[in-house]
Amino acid sequence: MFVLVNLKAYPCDPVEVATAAADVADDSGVRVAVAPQAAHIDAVSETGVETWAQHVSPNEHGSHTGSTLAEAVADAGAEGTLLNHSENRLKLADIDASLDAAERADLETIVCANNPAQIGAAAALGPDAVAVEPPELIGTGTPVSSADPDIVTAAVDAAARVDGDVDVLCGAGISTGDDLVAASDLGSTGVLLASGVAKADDPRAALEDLVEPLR
Ligand SMILES: O=C(CO)COP(=O)(O)O
Repeated sequence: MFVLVNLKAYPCDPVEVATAAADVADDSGVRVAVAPQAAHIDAVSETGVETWAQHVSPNEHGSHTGSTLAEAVADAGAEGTLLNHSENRLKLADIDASLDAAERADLETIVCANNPAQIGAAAALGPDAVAVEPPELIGTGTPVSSADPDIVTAAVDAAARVDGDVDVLCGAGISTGDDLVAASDLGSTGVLLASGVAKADDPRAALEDLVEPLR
């Protein structure tokens, strides 16, 4: 299972979380990555943790003020990028162009989607993975794997119908090892989570609890 911790714009210490995530990944052998704010990618990748961008813009080098250039996040140490997060939705054409940008910069890609129909459309664009995250469960602490298991299995089916090589993650409300096991049992190959770690009093303990069943 792949555990990707999205720090969003939460007021946590990204280096503290990243250091804990790097240690937990080393100790457990579980693939754990952290997606900080773009401005923190350099510092986070310095900890040795697998580092992801939260977004890259669809544009190339050029006159694009305010963009998040794929090449720049890769230079800063990112190995992959989320696209089309529910909190940063893109037009279909922009997802496609951002995937091209990520490919140019050699970044791995996960396209987020709200439901299985969108998962099918996202998978058709050829990312490495897709992630289903029902927006109404994001940040609630109620795990998608128990609150809406059918959406996960339907997302896995939808992606498989389009492209069997596209991995499917799930996210929203995931915070414990039990949630991770439930997500795996539903056919997902990873989880995308945020508040369970970024807002935890002890992010290291939260990460250790998450990977415990996989040790
Ligand atoms: O949006 C999410 C991860 O990208 C999920 O957020 P929570 O883990 O806070 O529900």
